[in-house]
Amino acid sequence: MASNGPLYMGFDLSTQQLKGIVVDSDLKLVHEAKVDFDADLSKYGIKKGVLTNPAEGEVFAPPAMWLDAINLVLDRLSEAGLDFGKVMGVSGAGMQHGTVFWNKDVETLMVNLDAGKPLSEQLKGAFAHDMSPNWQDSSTQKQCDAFDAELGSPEQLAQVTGSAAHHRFSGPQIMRYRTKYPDHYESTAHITLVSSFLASVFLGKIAPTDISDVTGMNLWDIHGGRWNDHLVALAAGGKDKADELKSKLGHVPEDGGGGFGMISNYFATRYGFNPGCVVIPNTGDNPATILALPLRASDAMVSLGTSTTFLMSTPEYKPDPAYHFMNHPCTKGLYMFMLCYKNGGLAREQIRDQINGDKSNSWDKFNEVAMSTPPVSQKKDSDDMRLGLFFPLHETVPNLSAGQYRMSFNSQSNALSKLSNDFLSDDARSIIESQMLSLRLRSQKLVHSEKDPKTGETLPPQPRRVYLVGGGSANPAIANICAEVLGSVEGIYKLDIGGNACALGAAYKAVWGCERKDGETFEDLIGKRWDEDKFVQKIADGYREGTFEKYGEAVRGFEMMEKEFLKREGRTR
Ligand SMILES: Nc1ncnc2c1ncn2[C@@H]1O[C@H](COP(=O)(O)OP(=O)(O)O)[C@@H](O)[C@H]1O
Ligand SMILES: O=C(CO)[C@@H](O)[C@H](O)COP(=O)(O)O
Repeated sequence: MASNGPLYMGFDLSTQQLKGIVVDSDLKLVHEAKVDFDADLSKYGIKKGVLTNPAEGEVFAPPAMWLDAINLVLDRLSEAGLDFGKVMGVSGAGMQHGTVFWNKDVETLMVNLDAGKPLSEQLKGAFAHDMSPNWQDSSTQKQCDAFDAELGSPEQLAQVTGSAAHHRFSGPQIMRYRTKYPDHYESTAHITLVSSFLASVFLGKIAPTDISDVTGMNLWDIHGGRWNDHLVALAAGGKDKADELKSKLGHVPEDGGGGFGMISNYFATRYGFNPGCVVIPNTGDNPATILALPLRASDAMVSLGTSTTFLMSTPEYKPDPAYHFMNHPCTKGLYMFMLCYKNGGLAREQIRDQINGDKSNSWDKFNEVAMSTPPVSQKKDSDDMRLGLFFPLHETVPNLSAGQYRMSFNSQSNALSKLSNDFLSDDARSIIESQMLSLRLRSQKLVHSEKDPKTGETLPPQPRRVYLVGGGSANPAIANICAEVLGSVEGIYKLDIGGNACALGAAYKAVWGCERKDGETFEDLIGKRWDEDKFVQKIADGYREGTFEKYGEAVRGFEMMEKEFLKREGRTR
């Protein structure tokens, strides 16, 4: 559909795909396109978007593949009829925590790009290391222990940086990279996150790090608004090396909407982008997701992508080693609360495939079984509750090894008992319950009591609305079980463009960055242009009296079960 006014573009460079979306000033969708790494770029030998070295717990991806994906997604938008000349702003989102290591030649190579040739061919000499560690990597336990100890405790590290040490965070990853590949570290002139990688390519020079994404590194002092000297020195290998690392990391502007400059000539010439098109700071995929709607303080978003994430925007800063606080990408004084699980979509697919007994990839049987199995597999209230944990990958919260864990819980006696660890079709319901129980357990301090809008009765603490986004938001069984476990006063909602929420949030950020008036916040500008009736859809009722309370008891058993399995691995969290 043609739009006469300016257009804005948002990208989502995630684990398995690069998505591009174009909206107009009224936030209406104009075009969208995507590149699937496994399907379109299999020449890189990746599976589900990544390469692995299981012996060391390493997971990584080649940035050269993402360069090919940028050309391909723009080709697809061009084929779809996008008039690039109308695009006045570009922003993007990158999967969080991944780092890209560039050498000193990068900016010369970027300035001299030939618009007739693909990016990867011309920038292959720009990397100091040809792989980027991925958020699923778990190779940095030793470095995490050092980070947790550096400021005194994991609690103190969380207080300063928003998070305790996590395997995937850039600080521990850079520390390991420096010791595993000293020559590559030496020749690294710039370190970008995946978000600033994307911004750099569009800008044609190294872009600064984003104010929100920088808080996913374990290196940034959130309240001080600067790199933490002790943590940078730890990653760099000594106090005397800290300045050198700071210069590789570059500076971090406070304003998430301040343009970095015009799009590079390469894109103006090759695709016909308007030469006045501004590159707005790119952020992390999770911060971008909360920008896909004007999120209120008690609303929650559950992103059901490769990872499962739970996101809230809040003025309260209550860090804890079990979760993350990050700077809000646009509004100073707001924070993003985040829970993140490695075992999201792929774990659910594994159970789906066991139920199907084939590789049809159909969700029909899984959904049918999930909906016909009673909550926690109880036929009557006095039965034990069936609980499980389903981790094809080593999980972060809790820090448990890969495997499937099952137990039964008696809520009257508070006793956990051993349960056969064999697959049962009940697992379709159990895996969704398990993921939602973990979200409820860990977000309970952030939700408050609200009044039921129909009866006026005060309801137990729960989110006001839950918005589902990401690939799994298309699934009605997940939506229903989410409502049963998490509740929500106004119900469960899905964004019209929910499969692309992250790219959409990035496009809205570009609109805000380019069209805001002096002092106009993201929430004000997007709130005014947001059309609730057109953009969101209610997909399930929320709070269900009786069932919500039953799951409240299950949360108790779930927490005990996690502690029991952690104890068996000699850990407390
Ligand atoms: N109907 C569905 N039911 C459940 N999960 C689904 C459905 N459709 C897609 N998915 C899941 O969505 C995931 C991809 O989501 P997406 O948000 O696009 O991922 P990412 O951004 O991490 O690449 C896949 O792992 C797939 O399991
Ligand atoms: O590690 C995190 C957040 O801390 C992940 O959420 C990644 O950001 C990847 O997200 P998807 O590829 O699943 O969108």
